[in-house]
Amino acid sequence: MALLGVKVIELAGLAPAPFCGMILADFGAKVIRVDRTKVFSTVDTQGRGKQSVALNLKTPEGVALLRRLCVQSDVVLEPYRKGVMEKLGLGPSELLSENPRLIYARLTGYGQSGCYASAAGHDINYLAMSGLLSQLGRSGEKPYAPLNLVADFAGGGLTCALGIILALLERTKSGKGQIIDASMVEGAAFTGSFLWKSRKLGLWSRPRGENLLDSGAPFYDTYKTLDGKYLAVGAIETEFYNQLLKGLELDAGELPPQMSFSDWPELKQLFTERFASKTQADWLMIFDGTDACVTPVLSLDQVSSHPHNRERGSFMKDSSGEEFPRPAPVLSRTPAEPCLASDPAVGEHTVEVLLDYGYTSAEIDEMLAAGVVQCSAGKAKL
Ligand SMILES: CCCCCCCCCCCC[C@H](C)C(=O)SCCNC(=O)CCNC(=O)[C@H](O)C(C)(C)COP(=O)(O)OP(=O)(O)OC[C@H]1O[C@@H](n2cnc3c(N)ncnc32)[C@H](O)[C@@H]1OP(=O)(O)O
Repeated sequence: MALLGVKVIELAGLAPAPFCGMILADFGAKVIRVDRTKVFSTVDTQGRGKQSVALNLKTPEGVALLRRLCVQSDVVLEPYRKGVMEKLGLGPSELLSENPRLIYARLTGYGQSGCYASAAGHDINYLAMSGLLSQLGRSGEKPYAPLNLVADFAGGGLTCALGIILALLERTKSGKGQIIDASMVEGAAFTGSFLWKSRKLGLWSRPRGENLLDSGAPFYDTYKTLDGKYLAVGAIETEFYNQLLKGLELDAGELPPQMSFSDWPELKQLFTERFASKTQADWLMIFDGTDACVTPVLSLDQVSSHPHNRERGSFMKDSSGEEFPRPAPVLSRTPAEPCLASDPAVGEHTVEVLLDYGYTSAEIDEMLAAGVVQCSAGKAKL
């Protein structure tokens, strides 16, 4: 795997940083999640392939331990509010002076500077601050956040993982680590660069929900079928649009031009009625093998059994039979090999990791007794 040999210390967070850590683990990094003590479960649903050490950072011994882990690691990933790490004596100046090769990734909503830097927030706030939220939603409706996918995951976890990989690559030349200031506002905006760069084409000049790709265009939307299912239609180019019309048994000569914005509501009504006249399966038969860009809207339970996804092996199952998306992209020689075992319990690997990092059994026992570290049930004693 591409990241074999890379050691990552991930301080436990809510959603974006765990995703970042999971990406690194899927591609081969050894990721140690640092959990709190005295908590018995984690909200990290993306612990795949990680080890967990439960450590009390509110003790000097806990802080010293984390410093020691970081000295022997390549990456530290922290998801806290600005200043939290510095208050603990674990800021970049301390950790990088002890390990100049360390990549210190800080994944926050607003970044390490600016007047919002210390404010609490979540995906929807970062999305709003990125400008993107203003563009999302149907005509006449208020802005709508598409789950927490854009800021938390695309602009946050994934972008931070990109930063870490870039810094690892650069380190092979300079021999030096660096600090990554990953702001979800900026990561989301960057993911949306297309919007800024395509404004001059007039793609977004109409109100929200009335443009080409925001559900304004009749040929780029979802439609309900006779059996209450949905289809996604994305027939933008003229030749593909013509195939869509053919499948719908509509005559282009009798319709307004495809790009006539003012006629879009009327065309949409016509498409809506047509799609509602047959079942999803009927339409899929009609459009199968064409370039009309019509696909079923699959549920999470349906995706893995769709023939296309099944043929590619796009979804996998873990040891408990739970499905998950295969890590993307697929690398030809060194693909990801996601761990199929269950996610780590809080403190499951405390002893194992500390032994790995050079602590003696006696030292570990002492820290366990003092509550500096904690093991999950059944592993409390060496
Ligand atoms: C009913 C509930 C069910 C729950 C189900 C959960 C399902 C998952 C849901 C996921 C939802 C995801 C949502 C939509 C998101 O958008 S997640 C993204 C959130 N934002 C970020 O991550 C941006 C960066 N982080 C932050 O801004 C802040 O961490 C936060 C998210 C606003 C939370 O703020 P807050 O709880 O006050 O924490 P922080 O200021 O960061 O300080 C953390 C404190 O914890 C301490 N800490 C940390 N690790 C340890 C440890 N191992 N041992 C002891 N203490 C520890 C730190 O020292 C710090 O303490 P202090 O400085 O406050 O005294």
